[in-house]
Amino acid sequence: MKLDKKDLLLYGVTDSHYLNGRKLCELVEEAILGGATMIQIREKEMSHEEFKQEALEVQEVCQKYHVPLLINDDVKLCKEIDADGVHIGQDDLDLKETRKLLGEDKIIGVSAHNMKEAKKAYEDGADYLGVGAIFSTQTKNDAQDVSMNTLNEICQKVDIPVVAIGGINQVNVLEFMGINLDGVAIVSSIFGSEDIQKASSLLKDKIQRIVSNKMPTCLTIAGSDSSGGAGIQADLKTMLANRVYAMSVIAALTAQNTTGVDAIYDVDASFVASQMDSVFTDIYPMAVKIGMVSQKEVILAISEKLKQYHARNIVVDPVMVATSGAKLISDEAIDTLKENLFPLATVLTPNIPEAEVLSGLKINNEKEMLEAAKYIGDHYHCAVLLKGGHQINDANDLLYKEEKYQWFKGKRINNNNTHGTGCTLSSAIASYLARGENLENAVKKAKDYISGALAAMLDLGQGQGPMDHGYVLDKKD
Ligand SMILES: Cc1ncc(COP(=O)(O)OP(=O)(O)O)c(N)n1
Ligand SMILES: Cc1ncsc1CCOP(=O)(O)O
Ligand SMILES: [Mg+2]
Repeated sequence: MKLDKKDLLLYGVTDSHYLNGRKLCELVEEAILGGATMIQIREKEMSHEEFKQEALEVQEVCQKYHVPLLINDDVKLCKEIDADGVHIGQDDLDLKETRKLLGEDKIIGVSAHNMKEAKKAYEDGADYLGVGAIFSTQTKNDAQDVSMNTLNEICQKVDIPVVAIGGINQVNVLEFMGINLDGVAIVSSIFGSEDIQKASSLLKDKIQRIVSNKMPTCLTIAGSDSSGGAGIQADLKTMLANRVYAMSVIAALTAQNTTGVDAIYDVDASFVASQMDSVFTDIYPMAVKIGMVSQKEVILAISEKLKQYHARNIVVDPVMVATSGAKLISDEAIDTLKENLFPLATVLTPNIPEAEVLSGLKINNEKEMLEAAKYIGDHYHCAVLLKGGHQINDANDLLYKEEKYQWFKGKRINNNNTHGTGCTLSSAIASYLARGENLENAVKKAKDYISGALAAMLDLGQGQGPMDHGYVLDKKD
């Protein structure tokens, strides 16, 4: 039997510790009835004879439902009972030897923990890769940790199907949103569940949506701007214009318009946390933009939830200082941002006054921009996009990432209606990160987008007006 990659979608791996008086083949039947698309019999503590007996019983069930059965480790047993294939690890029989013994018709899956192992397995003729442990697991004592980034890179660069394995459950399975994998291999969240059929069915539904989803997803955590030019409203418009699915967690409400902020209504930290739970446990965001958050408790709640859900591609716009130079948030909140939120960021996007506060350095020219960006990036272990302007240059932004600098030259656009430019730039960067662009390309595309929004010369309100976030839609007329 040759592998159909759809069979990898929900790959159930057995463990007879969960038998509880039942037979292994009965548990496997429940998993298949719930939607398991492939089974691996993996029993580390059985004699060869016991393993063979169990494998034959499980094989009968798998054949009844036309679900492929693979044997863990034991290549000879696979041949002996004519199973559909084997799964071997880096310490098991060599892949080329295994292929020689089993021939071209059997499925051979190989474990990989890094790009080197993945490429070698591909070159030596593996049919699929099992990559993990992605999350922590009790099932395999000697499991090696594999990061989501490594999994993502393997999925992008190695041209055979990939399943993730290790600690995958009903909640964290959503974290695979945006990773181009073919399925998940699971032991305990299937066979350790009270209702194996129901657990399998729920997992199958989730992984099916993730594997077939083509729409990037993006979340903004920020304040609402009633006049729609900045904050949550600008972020949602920007994300839509840049073709991602946009979600929002409202961290504060403002009564404001183009002439200023009239009132602020804070949102409880616990309600911010609830909103994040609602989003992350249903539609997992592939990037997160964080805008103005001014309450210590709210910042702490956001940081905790970002860690709990292993959020990735986090763009933090550290809104702390108004263009006039006035501080917008308390020193206590700035300290909480620095300690708790910045270390989680992929990139920070300060303007010149904010970079001065964060670095403690005065910035009067481009050389001092380089020094401040380096100080902030090295201090918080993230990339920094230090936005120009403010009398230093037209709109040349500096990206500092891993000891390297890159300037992004901006076109001077004679438009005083710049309400919400910071929100717009950071949410456009988040959109492109969600679309899978690297940071450099995301910044370039975000700058192009904002230049277009300014150049559209929208002129609304009696103060500093908003930009035309939807200018890209005009191209469709
Ligand atoms: C689908 C899948 N992926 C990885 C493994 C792990 O195999 P291995 O590294 O050989 O470890 P053991 O399972 O033998 O302990 C797997 N079994 N299945
Ligand atoms: C076999 C294996 N290989 C890497 S992690 C793992 C165990 C997976 O089990 P669980 O799904 O219970 O974490
Ligand atoms: Mg093995």
